[in-house]
Amino acid sequence: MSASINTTVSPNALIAGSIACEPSDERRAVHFGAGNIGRGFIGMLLSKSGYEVCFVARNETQIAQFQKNKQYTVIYANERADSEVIRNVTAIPIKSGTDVNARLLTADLVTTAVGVSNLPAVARTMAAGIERRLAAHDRPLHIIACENATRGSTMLKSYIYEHLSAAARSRADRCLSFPDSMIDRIVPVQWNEDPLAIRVEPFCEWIIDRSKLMPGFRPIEGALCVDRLAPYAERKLYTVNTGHCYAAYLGRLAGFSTIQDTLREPALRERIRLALEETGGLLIRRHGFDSAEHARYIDKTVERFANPAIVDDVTRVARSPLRKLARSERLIRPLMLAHENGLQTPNLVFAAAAALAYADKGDPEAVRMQTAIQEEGLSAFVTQHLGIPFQHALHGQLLAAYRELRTEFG
Ligand SMILES: NC(=O)c1ccc[n+]([C@@H]2O[C@H](COP(=O)([O-])OP(=O)(O)OC[C@H]3O[C@@H](n4cnc5c(N)ncnc54)[C@H](O)[C@@H]3O)[C@@H](O)[C@H]2O)c1
Ligand SMILES: O=P(O)(O)OC[C@@H](O)[C@@H](O)[C@H](O)[C@H](O)CO
Repeated sequence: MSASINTTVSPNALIAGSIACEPSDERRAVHFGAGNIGRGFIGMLLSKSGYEVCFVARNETQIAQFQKNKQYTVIYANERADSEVIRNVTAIPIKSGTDVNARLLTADLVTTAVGVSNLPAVARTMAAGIERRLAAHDRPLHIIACENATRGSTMLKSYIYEHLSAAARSRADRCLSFPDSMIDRIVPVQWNEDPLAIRVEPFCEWIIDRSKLMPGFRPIEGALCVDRLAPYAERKLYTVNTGHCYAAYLGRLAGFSTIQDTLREPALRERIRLALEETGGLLIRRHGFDSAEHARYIDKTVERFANPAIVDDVTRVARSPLRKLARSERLIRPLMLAHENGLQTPNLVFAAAAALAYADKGDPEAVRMQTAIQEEGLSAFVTQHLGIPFQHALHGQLLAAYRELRTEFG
């Protein structure tokens, strides 16, 4: 692994390293999920790369608007509020199996941005169309999950395969490919007069596993294809997402309702930075990143969280705490890895403890977590859900940090 990786992917640059294809013919993309990232990032880059983009969506107002206008506006959260019109887009409802099947029959690329927990449901719908497609022809099809999860496309593949016949599975092995990818752009929940308009931070990164690309893949403007995805994926998850959720959980404890207000508090900002220095130590050890470059990556990440042109609710960034506290995720995985490597992580322990303290009646996972902690006790919850046994050094550290937070914030 090179000690240096590209940290700034320009959304306007056609990135070298993608597999070449004929640039003139239009390609068809089907994107599941017309939410914040679907419209604010994936649909936008696909359209700009010469794909006709068909969103498979649930919101009927949005679908009608897409079908009527065939375009929407992306506004950048910068001083000038620059904007771009994204053209050649439409939408169909996910509940219309006939429409979804017809789109999947002719698609060159399928993407998702629906949330990891919705992938099984989306896979069931996709599988019906893919079964028909594979019976009709064997043109190559790339399927890329654009979710906050390591190996999201691989996960989606296994969900889809559960619904395919044996014959279709064997054909799928030959002509479908599921490149894993990592995406990064902060797109808050928002209410705009125009139901399709979307406001996004200017920064973005989309990194795709090149080893899974088949010949003929249309390069995606602004996406970088790499031979080894793991360093990029871990760097993002254990910096951007670890720091982001710590900001949300700390912010909630301190009584703030947005990430930006939380970051305005110097003491809280410093605690977030310290946790990122700890994950940084781990990332540098695991992937050989240049330490000065990684320090700049942390600085930039914290600045992105604080962007005054964005209002990002704590509830969005904190959402689904059970998912975020899973062993493979942004808090517990770096904690465990750091521990195995003999690295001290007092601040990261506080980040996980702050997640355990998160309560929100509007978030079903937060409600389930608080009910379980109340009924079983924190120690049992840490053992069972986080998979950290009583004897493990981190178990006691987490309980102690949780008590300290409770005392500090009441
Ligand atoms: N918003 C961000 O800043 C951001 C950044 C990077 C990654 N992500 C990831 O992108 C994914 C999407 O996040 P988001 O913020 O856009 O969420 P969102 O809630 O704005 O969008 C998700 C969309 O998926 C749709 N959806 C859910 N289940 C569906 C189904 N069964 N069929 C059709 N549509 C369905 C929802 O209706 C919604 O429009 C998540 O995995 C998230 O972690 C988000
Ligand atoms: O989408 P989640 O719930 O996994 O995480 C919430 C935010 O941290 C996340 O959406 C970030 O804004 C995003 O990952 C930035 O690229």
